Amino acid sequence: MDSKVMSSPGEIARVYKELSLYPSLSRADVGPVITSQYGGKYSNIYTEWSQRDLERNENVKFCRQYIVFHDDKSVVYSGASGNCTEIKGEVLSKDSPSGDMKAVVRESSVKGEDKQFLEVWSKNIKMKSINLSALKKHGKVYDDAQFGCLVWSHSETHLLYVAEKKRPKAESFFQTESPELSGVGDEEDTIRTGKKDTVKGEQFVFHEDWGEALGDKSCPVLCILDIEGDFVSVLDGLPDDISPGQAFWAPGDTGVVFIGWWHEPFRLGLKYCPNRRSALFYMDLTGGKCEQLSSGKTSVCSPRLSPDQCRIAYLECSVYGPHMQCSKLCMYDWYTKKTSVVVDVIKRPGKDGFTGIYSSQLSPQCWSADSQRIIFACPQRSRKDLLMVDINTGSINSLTAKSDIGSWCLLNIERDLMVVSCSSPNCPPSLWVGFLPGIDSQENVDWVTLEDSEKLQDVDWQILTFTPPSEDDNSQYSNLEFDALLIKPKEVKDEVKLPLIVTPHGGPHSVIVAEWLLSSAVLCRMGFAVLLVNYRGSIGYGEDSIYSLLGNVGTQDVKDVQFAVESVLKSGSIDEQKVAVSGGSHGGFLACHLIGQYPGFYKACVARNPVINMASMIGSTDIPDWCMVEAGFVFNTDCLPDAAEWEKMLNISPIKYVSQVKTPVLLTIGEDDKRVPNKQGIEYYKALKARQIPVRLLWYPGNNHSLSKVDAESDGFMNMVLWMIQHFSD
Ligand SMILES: CSCC[C@H](NC=O)C(=O)N[C@@H](CO)C(=O)O
Repeated sequence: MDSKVMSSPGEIARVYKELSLYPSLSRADVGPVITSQYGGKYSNIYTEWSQRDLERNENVKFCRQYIVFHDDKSVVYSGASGNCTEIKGEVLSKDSPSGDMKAVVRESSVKGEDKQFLEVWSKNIKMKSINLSALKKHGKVYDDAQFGCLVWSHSETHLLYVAEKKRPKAESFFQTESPELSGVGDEEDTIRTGKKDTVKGEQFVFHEDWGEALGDKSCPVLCILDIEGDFVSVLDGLPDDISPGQAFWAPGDTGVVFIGWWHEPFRLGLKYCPNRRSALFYMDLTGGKCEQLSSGKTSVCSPRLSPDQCRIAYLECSVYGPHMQCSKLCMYDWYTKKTSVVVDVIKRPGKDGFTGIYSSQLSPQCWSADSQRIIFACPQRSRKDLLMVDINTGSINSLTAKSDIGSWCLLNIERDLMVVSCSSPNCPPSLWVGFLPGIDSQENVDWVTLEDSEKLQDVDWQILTFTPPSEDDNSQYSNLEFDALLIKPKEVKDEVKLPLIVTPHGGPHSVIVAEWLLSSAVLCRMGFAVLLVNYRGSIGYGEDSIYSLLGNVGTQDVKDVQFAVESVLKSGSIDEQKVAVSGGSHGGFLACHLIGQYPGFYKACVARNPVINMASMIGSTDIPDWCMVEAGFVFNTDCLPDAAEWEKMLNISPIKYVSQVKTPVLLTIGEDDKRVPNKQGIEYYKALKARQIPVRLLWYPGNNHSLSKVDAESDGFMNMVLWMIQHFSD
């Protein structure tokens, strides 16, 4: 018997609207310990959340604070203090270590012009409001996770942040000047005009940027505000060929430590690509010397200073190769200047079940109070767990493996008080706190809820594990398993068969963990089953799995997805005539491959910014190395692909199978995508149209690769389901 899927656009939009109300957590800060007049100790927890506002077409950011009474080992009482407040205009903010002050970088419009201010608050007074735009020391302050930071010195007298380097104003050769401004002895006027900071002839010079979602980031500089002296300085003395970011104050405030990414011979996209050559640096502010602390042959990120200020922990992986890899956890000893590897790459998970580190960002604080352990959240197969590493032994313990929650995120840890958010496909994000047990303790964490969320009783999920059939085993990387997440409506009558939406993730070295996913929850409410496949090559399964896919994209990943789908169909609960496929980026590459390699199997296909032709994309994407590496070759900045390499890139691309496609295709394209340029979608659109295959292309101006602006995301979702429903009844 056919299931009844919700099909009225009004009703679908109502469900989407209802479920999009659940906010997600983006940040938590733990305040200092305060002793009340009755002797009780408490700390304030500041949290930031984000939520889609469909009416305003914005992702709104709001904060809520909580109070946690504790005895340094366990939570005695906790509760929210006050209601939520929307945050507007704040670019960055940070409380001082003592909690006495707060720094804010704010964007505000003055007489119709956008300006940036750096504010320092103390108690209920805004002590300083420095107009950074008027100072003209640098360009816009960076607020991204890649480079950006706002850090108080330990002494609370200085603030450190990253901004775009000041660029002289460029003007036309024919700009007329008032005589009092023009220079004297104007022989050199073609280069520099008499007006300070204005240059002629540079108006149309191309400036490289850091690629997808970092299009306004080109030359970052480190900036310091001397709070007392009201003085902003831009640090010089850094190597010319690196771009700095992720900075913090060195022990004793003697200088700053930061990551520098090499930008020569040219910049390569950084988003989702922690495999860029980079190193840890120390800029000594007492002697003005810049020292490189890591080898410079690898890629490093997320440096974190221990509470005793003796060590810096950071993540490291190799340069180029797969864009997401299994990382090492490394340690730099500030005093001995020695580097050690605390957790190495895991090629194959062992008996303890630990699959390796697959995070490219540690939480703002990640150390235990005794400076002996590091805590981080990390995908482990199809779940995200909280892991604790003992830095002396390298032993790893999962703090959450036994829980039935799908996914945990460490927002912060301070004096062993952990603030986490967790969710599952049927449970929106909730907020919890818990104390880390002592180093020798066998106790489990006693988690306390600060903000609960209600489970969707009508949605069910499970993780399925697959062993590829022997003919599809990878001889170089044999016996690898993979998983898929199956999310379904809960109460389905025995005789009812569900329509299925198959969704392989992008990357391909990425993973879908069992967390709250708005679109899957809405689809389930509508009456669909959703299959999210973590094919071989996904992260979270050991490094061998990642490497097994290099050179095999378009075959191994395609076969894994098809195998998972056919296995699920064998259960008999799915309507074989109502199977659709959707995916974004490399997931779109797979969706288009599947409809080409299994003609007619899928009744509808929806692809967001899909990779269609790797050979035509290599010259225009921000990450050309991706095309070479995924095709099984080595990338070199000064080498063009040879004819055989170009041929292979074409042969393994979905465009190669376009003549076999029978499935109607909906393409959703971001006009400003730097990763998979929109011409890829157009190339497929034309090829399908020429073959009279139903195709529709939705074009989203002002959107990049993720199509994540509120209207693009919601419109894309509505069009996706309506496209599927329409073609299920063809
Ligand atoms: C040159 S495009 C490569 C595909 C892309 N990989 C990395 O950025 C991709 O699939 N992206 C995923 C996220 O990893 C996406 O969903 O956009």
